[in-house]
Amino acid sequence: MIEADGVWKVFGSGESKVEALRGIHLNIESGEMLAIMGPSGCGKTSLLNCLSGLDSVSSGVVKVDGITLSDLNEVDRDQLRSNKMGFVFQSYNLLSVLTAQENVELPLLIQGIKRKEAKEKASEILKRVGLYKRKNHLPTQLSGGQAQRVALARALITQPSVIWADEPTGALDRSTSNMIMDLFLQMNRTERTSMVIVTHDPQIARQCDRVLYMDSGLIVDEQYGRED
Ligand SMILES: Nc1ncnc2c1ncn2[C@@H]1O[C@H](COP(=O)(O)OP(=O)(O)OP(=O)(O)O)[C@@H](O)[C@H]1O
Repeated sequence: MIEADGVWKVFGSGESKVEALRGIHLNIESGEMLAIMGPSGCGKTSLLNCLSGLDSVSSGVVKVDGITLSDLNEVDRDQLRSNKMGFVFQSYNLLSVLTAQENVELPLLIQGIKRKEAKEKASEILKRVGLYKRKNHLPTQLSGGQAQRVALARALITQPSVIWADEPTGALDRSTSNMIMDLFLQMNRTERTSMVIVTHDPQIARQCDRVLYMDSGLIVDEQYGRED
C-alpha cells in the first residue's frame, strides 16, 4: 500500500547540510501496524513526513496505492492525504477555539460532507472513543488522554486507509498510554486501518506487527510479531 524506494531527505546545504534519510526502502502492507523506533534525530519524523507526503523527498520514490507522490501537484497531494490518511501527533494539534465535536467534524466538512451528516458521524466516533459526554468541551478543558482520544477520532472519521502517529503517547502517563494504544489496536482490528507509529516506548512497539529500528537516516533492523 505504501512503498518507499531509495528515499533520501536532505535539509540545508554546505556546512549546515543534514542527511535525515539516506536511502530508505520500505513496504507497508494494508492493515499492518508498524512501529518506528530509534534514537533522537535518527530520522523517524522525517520518514513519517516523507511517506505521508507532508514533506517532499530529496530523491527516491514514495508510492501510495501505486500513486507516486512526487507526480502529484500540491492540491492533488492534499486531496490524497485528506481522503486516505489520518494524522495523530504528540501535541494533539486540536484547534483550540473548536469543541471536541467540532474538531472531529472538521475533516468531513473539508471534504464537502453536509453539516448534519458530519455531526452524526462525529457523535458516533466520539462514542467509540468514550468521549461523547465531553463533546462540547474545548481542548483546554480536556486531559491529555482525552485530547488524544479526540485527535484519534478526528483522524479516523474519514475512514482513512492509514494513520500516521508521531509519538502519540509521548506526553501521556503509562495507564493513559495503554488506553490510547488499546484504541489504536481496536481500530486496526475492526477497520483494518494501517497504523504507522513513531515511538520511544518499547511497550507500545511490541504490540505492533512489525518494529523498524532506525539509526542515522537508515533502517538498521526490523522485528516481526505482535504480543497479544
Ligand atoms: N526542517 C529541518 N531543517 C533542518 N534539519 C532538520 C529539519 N527537520 C529535521 N532536521 C534534522 O534531521 C535529522 C532527523 O530529524 P527527525 O526529526 O526526523 O528525527 P527523529 O528521529 O524524529 O528525532 P526525535 O526522536 O528527537 O523526534 C535531525 O538531525 C534533525 O536535526
